[in-house]
Amino acid sequence: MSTVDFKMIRRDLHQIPELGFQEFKTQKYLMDYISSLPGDRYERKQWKTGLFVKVRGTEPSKTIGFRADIDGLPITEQTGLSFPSRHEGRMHACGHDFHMAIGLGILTHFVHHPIKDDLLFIFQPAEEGPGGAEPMLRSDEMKEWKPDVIFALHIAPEYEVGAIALKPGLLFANTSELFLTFKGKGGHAAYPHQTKDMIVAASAFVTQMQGIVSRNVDPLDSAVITIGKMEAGTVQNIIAEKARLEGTIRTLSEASMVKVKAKLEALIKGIETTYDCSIDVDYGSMYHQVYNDPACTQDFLDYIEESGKTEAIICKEAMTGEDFGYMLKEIPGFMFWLGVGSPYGLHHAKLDPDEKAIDHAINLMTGYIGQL
Ligand SMILES: CC(=O)N[C@@H](CCC[C@H](N)C(=O)O)C(=O)O
Repeated sequence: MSTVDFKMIRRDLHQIPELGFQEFKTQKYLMDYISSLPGDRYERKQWKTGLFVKVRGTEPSKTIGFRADIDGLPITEQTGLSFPSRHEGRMHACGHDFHMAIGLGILTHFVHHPIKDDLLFIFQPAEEGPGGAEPMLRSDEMKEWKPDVIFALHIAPEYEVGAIALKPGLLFANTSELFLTFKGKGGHAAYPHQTKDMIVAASAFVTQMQGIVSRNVDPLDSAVITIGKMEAGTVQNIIAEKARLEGTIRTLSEASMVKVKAKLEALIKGIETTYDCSIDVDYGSMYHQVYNDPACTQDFLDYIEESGKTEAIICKEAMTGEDFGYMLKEIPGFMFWLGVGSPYGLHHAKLDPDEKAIDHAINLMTGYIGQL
């Protein structure tokens, strides 16, 4: 019987957030914890900074998968918690510390109470970027241990603690990162006519870009283009010869992603001509939409209703992205939102999810998986 406090594990992990494919301390923490469990019940394989852990069943006829993402974000924490991030400028502001603690809780339960089937726990790096799910899916380790069904969860600050929200079919959007580099001709602030000002060009791009979604995408088929970072110039009296924009594109349909990119490229050509500059575009990493298998999702909803353990909300699609979508493209399963009741949302420096959700999710998922 496990007496581990998974809230404390979450707190340990909360203090060591690392960016995608740099999760060395996180991986070591996970491995050290797993090594403390009876070694005859599981096998473990390292994959880059992630981990596959197979918990052996008693008479396996299938493998049930659970995926937890493990990376943090480049955010300076402002929660005021007594266990803040010890890594400057890094924070678990998307709940991956919760996801890992819950994954370890489920794993621990089944190491102590094996079921008939095998279980595969996937601790996946780089969900926030550049994406670990797709290469993990293609890895030899995954080929050897590929699950027949797979589940994942994501914390949801907007739902009350313990609520479960999901829907069959499309849950999260298609995503593409967007990196733009503007190059012109810098010069003296007093002689603008002799320069090609990249602050003006980049600003025009950001302003005109706002019309792409509103005038090209069917309002019932949502899309979002967000520029999250703008960088240009050196000092107040020099006209900038370079500007850089970093953003992301989100679309519910794949067709809209193609259309939005075509319109962005047309706008780029126009800005290049108007402002006499060159613009390099790089789409970075792209994630496939999260599409919940309807039959698996219904089975989970039925379980929730019959167990009376919690409330299940049928939610709308969200414009968030998740590279777990690649796993669901090849393996039936689902992702769901886990309510953690925080006034601050995902990717916010003050995000402070309610830790009661941890034991609740472990209890729910061990119960569900145990009866499959
Ligand atoms: C759940 C969540 O917040 N996921 C991230 C995924 C980011 C993908 C990529 N870096 C991008 O920005 O396009 C999200 O921001 O939705």
